[in-house]
Amino acid sequence: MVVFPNAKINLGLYVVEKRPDGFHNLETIFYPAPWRDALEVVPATGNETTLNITGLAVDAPTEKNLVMRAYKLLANEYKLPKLDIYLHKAIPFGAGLGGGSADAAFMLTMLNQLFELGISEDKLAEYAATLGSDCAFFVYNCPMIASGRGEILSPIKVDLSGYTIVLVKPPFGISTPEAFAGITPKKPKIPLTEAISQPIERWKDVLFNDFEPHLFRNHPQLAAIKQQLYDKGANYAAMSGSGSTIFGLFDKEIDFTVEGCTVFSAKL
Ligand SMILES: C[C@@](CO)(OP(=O)(O)O)[C@H](O)COP(=O)(O)OP(=O)(O)OC[C@H]1O[C@@H](n2ccc(N)nc2=O)[C@H](O)[C@@H]1O
Ligand SMILES: Nc1ncnc2c1ncn2[C@@H]1O[C@H](COP(=O)(O)OP(=O)(O)O)[C@@H](O)[C@H]1O
Repeated sequence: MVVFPNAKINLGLYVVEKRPDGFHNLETIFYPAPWRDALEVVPATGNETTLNITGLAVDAPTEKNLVMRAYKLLANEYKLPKLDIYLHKAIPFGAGLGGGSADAAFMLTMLNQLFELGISEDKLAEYAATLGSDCAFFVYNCPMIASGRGEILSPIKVDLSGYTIVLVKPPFGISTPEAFAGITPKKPKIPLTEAISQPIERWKDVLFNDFEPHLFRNHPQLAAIKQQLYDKGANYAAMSGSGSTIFGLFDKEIDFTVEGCTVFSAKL
């Protein structure tokens, strides 16, 4: 069986407070984006479950790969056969696109379906949340407003169908802990639900990503890319998650390239 885990973007991202467990309470909207990996499982040819990766070289050892961790999480509780897992990695990591979390959530969902485990969607999301803060979102994979660590989710009506999304990944990544290190938590000035209900042209004045100010200071290229997207006519542009990807939303098709960056674009 093969599935195609997709990326996400964040529409607004507020780091509200630091928690005693070291994590931060957030407010954000997760929206699916069509940059995809490919993930396949087949019966194992040997005695052990294996993971074979092509495409981008993931900087995590096999045991720590989120796909393997997802398999082991369910294998600990349900009778699962040994598998050969094939992951073709196309979504950049350290990118704020949640690609690793998407792989893990799609793995949980695929195993549940393939081996008829009968796990409810909400229970799958609970398993996913133990693997990563934004992992539960990918179980539902529809626009969600998120709070807590990012795992408390409610569906929200935001429809960007017909817009062209341009995702620009600079040649460097940003790790999520690095991004949190520069943050002073605070409540959003404009509630997220109020901001998102404005017309998209207003979003640049009401919808913010709290990671942008300090990461743009440390990496001026990020601010430059965002400005280039607006110069090209973006209706809205922002950094996704904790970076380093900058996305633009356009009500027309455009050609966009930046030297040294990987650019992905598609109609939503
Ligand atoms: C903050 C977001 C916003 O979208 O960043 P991106 O990864 O998308 O860029 C995500 O929720 C991230 O989700 P995920 O990448 O799964 O994070 P995790 O592995 O759970 O956490 C990585 C590290 O980030 C910090 N972290 C993460 C989430 C959170 N709510 N508070 C935190 O302080 C912690 O230092 C944690 O050890
Ligand atoms: N299947 C996977 N794909 C991508 N990264 C993975 C995977 N498994 C583990 N990781 C680790 O998770 C880190 C962050 O992954 P990802 O969720 O894609 O990043 P982000 O959302 O911060 O861009 C990577 O740097 C890598 O070390």
